Parts: sequence; C-alpha cells; structure tokens
Amino acid sequence: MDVESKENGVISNGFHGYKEGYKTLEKSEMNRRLTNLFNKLILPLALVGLTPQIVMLYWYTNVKFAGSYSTLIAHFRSDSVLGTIVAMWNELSIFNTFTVGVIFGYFAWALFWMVVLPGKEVHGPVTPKGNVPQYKDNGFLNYCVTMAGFAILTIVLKYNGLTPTVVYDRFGELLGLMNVFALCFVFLLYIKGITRPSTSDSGKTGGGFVFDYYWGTELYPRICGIDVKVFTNCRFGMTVWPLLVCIYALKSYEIHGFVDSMFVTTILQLTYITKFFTWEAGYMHTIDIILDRAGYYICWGCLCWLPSLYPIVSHYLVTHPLRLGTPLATSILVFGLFSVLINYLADLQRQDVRKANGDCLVWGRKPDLIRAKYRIECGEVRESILLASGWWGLSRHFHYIPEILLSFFWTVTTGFENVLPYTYVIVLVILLTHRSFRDEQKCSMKYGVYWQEYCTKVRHRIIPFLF
Ligand SMILES: NC(=O)C1=CN([C@@H]2O[C@H](COP(=O)(O)OP(=O)(O)OC[C@H]3O[C@@H](n4cnc5c(N)ncnc54)[C@H](OP(=O)(O)O)[C@@H]3O)[C@@H](O)[C@H]2O)C=CC1
Ligand SMILES: CC(C)CCC[C@@H](C)[C@H]1CC[C@H]2C3=CC=C4C[C@@H](O)CC[C@]4(C)[C@H]3CC[C@]12C
Repeated sequence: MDVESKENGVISNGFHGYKEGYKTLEKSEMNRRLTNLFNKLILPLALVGLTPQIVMLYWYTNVKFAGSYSTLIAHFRSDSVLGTIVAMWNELSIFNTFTVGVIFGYFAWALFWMVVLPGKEVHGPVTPKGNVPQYKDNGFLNYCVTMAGFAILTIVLKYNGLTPTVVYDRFGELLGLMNVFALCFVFLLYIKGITRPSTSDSGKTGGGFVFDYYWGTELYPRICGIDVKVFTNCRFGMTVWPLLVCIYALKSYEIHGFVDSMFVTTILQLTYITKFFTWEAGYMHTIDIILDRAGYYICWGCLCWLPSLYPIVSHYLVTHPLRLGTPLATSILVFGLFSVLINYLADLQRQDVRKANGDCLVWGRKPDLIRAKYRIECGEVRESILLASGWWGLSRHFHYIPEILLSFFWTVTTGFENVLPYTYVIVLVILLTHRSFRDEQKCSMKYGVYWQEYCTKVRHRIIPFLF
C-alpha cells in the first residue's frame, strides 16, 4: 500500500510534472517568439518610423514652441500628432540649391580630407570572421583642418556681408534633406551588404528585411576604399556636432552679444569633442565599430540623430540666453572639465594597459589583470587583458558616470525652465545603461569564465556599491 501510494504519488507527480513541464516549454517557446517579434520587428519598425519625426520635432519644438514640450503636447492635443507633423513638413522646402549645396558640399569636403590627410595605419580588433580592419588615424588632423576651414569660411563670408548662421536659420530644411538622404543611403548599404559585401563579416541576419535594414548587412562596408562607419560616425556626425555648436554660438553672439551660459556650454562640448578626436583610434575598438553593423541604427543615427540631439543645448540657448554670472559659470566650467578629464583617463587607462601588455603601473601599483582567452569563429584562440583595478576596479563601466555628469554640466547652463535641453542627458542615461548590458552580454559570450571572474572581482556595473 505504502509502495503503491508512493508509486502513485510518483506517477501522479511525474505526470503532473510532465504536464507542467510541457506547459512551461510551450510558454517559454511562446515568450521566445514574442521577444523575437518585438526585437526583430516591432522595435526596429517603431524606431525607423518614429525617430526621423522625433529629430524633426526637437528642432520644431525649439523654434516654434519656444523650446517647450508642454506647448508641443498642447499642440498635439488641439491639432493631433499627425496634423502637427504634417504641418511641420509642409512648412519646409527641403530640396533646394542651399540644402543640396550645404550637405553635398560638406560631404565632398569631408571625403576629400578623409582621403588626402596623412595618418598612422591602425588596426581594429579581429572580427568574428577573423578579419582585421585597417584604418588611417587622421581624425584629429581632419578635425583641426575642418575647424580651421570653418573659421576661414566665417571670415570670408563676413567680408561679403554673409554669415554661416544661415545654417541655424534653415536647419529644419537641412535636417529634412539629411533624413531623406540617410534613409535612402541606409537602403543602399542594405543592398550592398547582400550583393557586393566588402568583407566576409556580412550577409542577412535571418531576422527579416526590417531588422536587416535597421541593423545592417555589413560590419564595416567600404565604398571606393572609404570606410562607411568612419565617415558617418566620425567625419560626419562627430565633426558636424562642433560645427553646429560654433554656428549656434555665433548666432547667439549676433543676437545677444556675449552670453556666459553659451560660452560655458560651447567650451565644454568642444573640449569633449576634441578629446574624442585625440582618441579616435580607440573608438575603433568600441562596440559601435566592432559589433554594430552599418545599418539604420548607426548610420542614420550618426547622420541625423547625432546632429540634431547632441548640440541641442546650444540650439536651445540661441533663443533662451541665460546670464549665469562669473562664479556660477566658472564652477560649471571647472566641474565639466574635471568630468571630461576623468572620462578620458579611464578610457586611456585600459588602452595603455593593453598596449603595455600589462607591464605598467595603474595608480602607482601593479595592475590587477585577468588574461582572458577567447576563441574566434575559425577556432583560433586569442588572449586579451581585462583590467580589474584603477578606474576599471571601481565598477565595470565607471567611465559612464563622468560622461553623464559632463552632459549634465553643459546642460545645466540652460537653467531649469524647460525639459527640452535636458533631452540629451536623459537619452544618454538610457543609452549608456542599455549599452552596459549589451556590452556585458558581448563580453560574457566572448570571454566566458574570464568575464565571470572579472564580475566577481568588480561587482558593480556602473555605480560603485549601488548598481
Ligand atoms: N556620448 C555618447 O553618446 C556615448 C559616449 N560613449 C563614450 O565612448 C567611450 C567608449 O565607450 P564604451 O561604451 O566604453 O565602449 P567600449 O566598447 O570601448 O567598451 C567596452 C569594451 O571595452 C573592453 N573592456 C571592458 N571591460 C574592460 C576592462 N576591464 N579592461 C579592459 N578592457 C575592457 C571590452 O572590449 P574587448 O572586446 O576589447 O575586450 C568591451 O567590449 C566612453 O568614454 C563612453 O563614455 C559611449 C557611448 C555613447
Ligand atoms: C537610432 C537611434 C535611436 C540611436 C542612434 C544612436 C547612435 C547615433 C549613437 C549610439 C552610440 C553613440 C556613440 C557612442 C560612442 C561615442 C564615443 C564618444 O566619445 C563620442 C560620441 C560617440 C561617437 C556616440 C555617437 C552617437 C552614437 C553612435
């Protein structure tokens, strides 16, 4: 009886367990499908459909609704979202000699210098297919030449009674055309990756057209020897940003004369961008380059999202000048510069330790290193260093804190009247938090137990002792 009941129990439990297990399996399969549907279709479709309108709306809110999202929302209520967007586009004539001249003129300028300026040959990390991308490290020189060119152009225009601030006046038209161009360009990249890829790190992902358009079909496409991502991210996005910051500062000067808030934000943004270009070769080792393919996310992002969102504070300050006074302006400037320095030192530290193969000092001590082994697709085993001391021992992405603080400092110059200028800070917090997860997933897959060892040594992701 005992045995029977036990057996019954077992049978009954087993049967129950089987049924439950089957249900769980069905559920997890359904979850997997739903997640897949969301990640591969709904989210990319939403981003591709909405973000071009969103970047236009940043500009429109600034110029039409005095930089106030509440006024924009009130307008959405009275005129509908679609009505507002249609009205916005109807006000613009995006195809004209000015917009085509400025955009394609800048493309020609950037491509010319990208090709002719000298630079040391540097290499990106080996790709999953075993390719080692080569780059010409002429980013800083290109940045200097472009900024000098801009200064000369401004003087020449001034002598002819003209000003580059016409870019501010007609920014909506320029951004409109950039949007159209970038959407078509990304489509051409999609076709290129399938039909004429530059390297074996290419092809459809299996996620369908929408996902492939969004994500891209090639890791680092090259057109006539020109690296597309270096062009879109560095020679366009990151170079247009300082140009716009200067144009907006000039516009503010034309309207209001010297305003300290504009001065502080300009200095901080330009310092950050200059730092970026001194480290451009290091950028070739980041996930934007080694993981993200040349699709909508990166290419449209750097052609449209970056030029409209990243200089948003300067754009806003043109119509919202704020006089901070010397003590406040100086404090913000000092805190901001300190943040850039920390961010720079952290990036440099891991780069230097790897360059020296760990044979160096970190904060005056022998570094705590993990020599992590990983395997590339062809089976070959490689080794990389994970630094677990210095900035990289405080938390696994400590350098994001000064990055965010800096953006806060260059934004706080606008005061607290509107949320709009804080859009970049808010987006950056989301972007970097999401990026830390993406990056850690990549590292965990790449390094396995070695990454776990790092996570055990350095327990927090971004904020020491907290997160
Ligand atoms: N303003 C903006 O919009 C953004 C700015 N940034 C800034 O760009 C810079 C680079 O970005 P980041 O996200 O760091 O991108 P990275 O791709 O450079 O950082 C992550 C990579 O660094 C390597 N790594 C991770 N931990 C360690 C360690 N402990 N020791 C040595 N190497 C390590 C890994 O690469 P590997 O495979 O080589 O091991 C990892 O994939 C930062 O300054 C960041 O603040 C970043 C994103 C957005
Ligand atoms: C499709 C859009 C919703 C999102 C587009 C995002 C991209 C434009 C940005 C994603 C990551 C960003 C960057 C990463 C690292 C950088 C290094 C830093 O020192 C300067 C800025 C940047 C190049 C930055 C530029 C924008 C992104 C590529």
